Amino acid sequence: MTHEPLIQLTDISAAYDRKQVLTDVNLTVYEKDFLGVIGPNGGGKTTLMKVILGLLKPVHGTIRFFRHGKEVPEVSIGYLPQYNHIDKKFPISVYEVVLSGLNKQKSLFSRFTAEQHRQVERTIARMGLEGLEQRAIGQLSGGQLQRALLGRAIVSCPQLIILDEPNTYIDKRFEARLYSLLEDINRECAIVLVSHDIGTVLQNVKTIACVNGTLDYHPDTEIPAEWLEEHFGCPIELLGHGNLPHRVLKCHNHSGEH
Ligand SMILES: Nc1ncnc2c1ncn2[C@@H]1O[C@H](COP(=O)(O)OP(=O)(O)OP(=O)(O)O)[C@@H](O)[C@H]1O
Repeated sequence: MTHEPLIQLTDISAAYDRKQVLTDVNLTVYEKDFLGVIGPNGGGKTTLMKVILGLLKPVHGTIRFFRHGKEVPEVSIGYLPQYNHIDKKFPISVYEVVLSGLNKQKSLFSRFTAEQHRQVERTIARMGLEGLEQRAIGQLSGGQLQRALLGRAIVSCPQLIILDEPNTYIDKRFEARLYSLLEDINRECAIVLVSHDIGTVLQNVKTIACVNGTLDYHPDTEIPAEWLEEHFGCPIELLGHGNLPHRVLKCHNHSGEH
């Protein structure tokens, strides 16, 4: 990670109709950052991602983008949406899903180049989806669909990749591969990973943000349990589990939880 900012959010507040979801959020994502975003259900993690992606206009505050220290109008972002936000009946194949990640790189009426098709093939292989290229997304397992969507997010080598709960359906075998893949990708670009799985997040990321209406930032992953409990708003039990340290939440009684 460098100390050059990539995205800077200042005093961001966001709402749906009149329901305020985020208040006075300040956050800097750095070039080659690997930011883990954790927090209770309904805390506003996905809303924060929508603000960064420009899908939801904040009611207050500014968002600025940078490239090598200079302010720019936007940065390229690859996005893996939450699984339950996907229309699985949409008639599109694995190949087309991954290829659609390159749409922004071609003009409206031009064709994809041979090199772009090779890029799609390489990405499909990287995702372990060889042989499934022509399969419709409705006929994939949950984990295979998530890998296809991850392929779509990374195929264009964007400056930032936002992954919203990428491992909900991914099996344990691919999960280890997923994190080594992300480590690899992180050499070239910044990653924001939204996850409920605090243990996995803490093992893999460089910086942490806890979102619960407001945002608390931790510049590293040496996080005391007390900090997690205070910002999560509930007690967190730390357990050892084989070689993997696991964090198990003892209770989820957040006021205002949905
Ligand atoms: N399109 C919407 N219209 C109205 N309210 C919404 C909308 N999307 C989200 N909300 C509400 O905003 C709050 C924050 O939701 P958000 O999805 O950002 O939380 P989250 O932290 O990502 O939750 P989860 O961990 O369950 O995915 C919730 O109370 C949710 O019900």
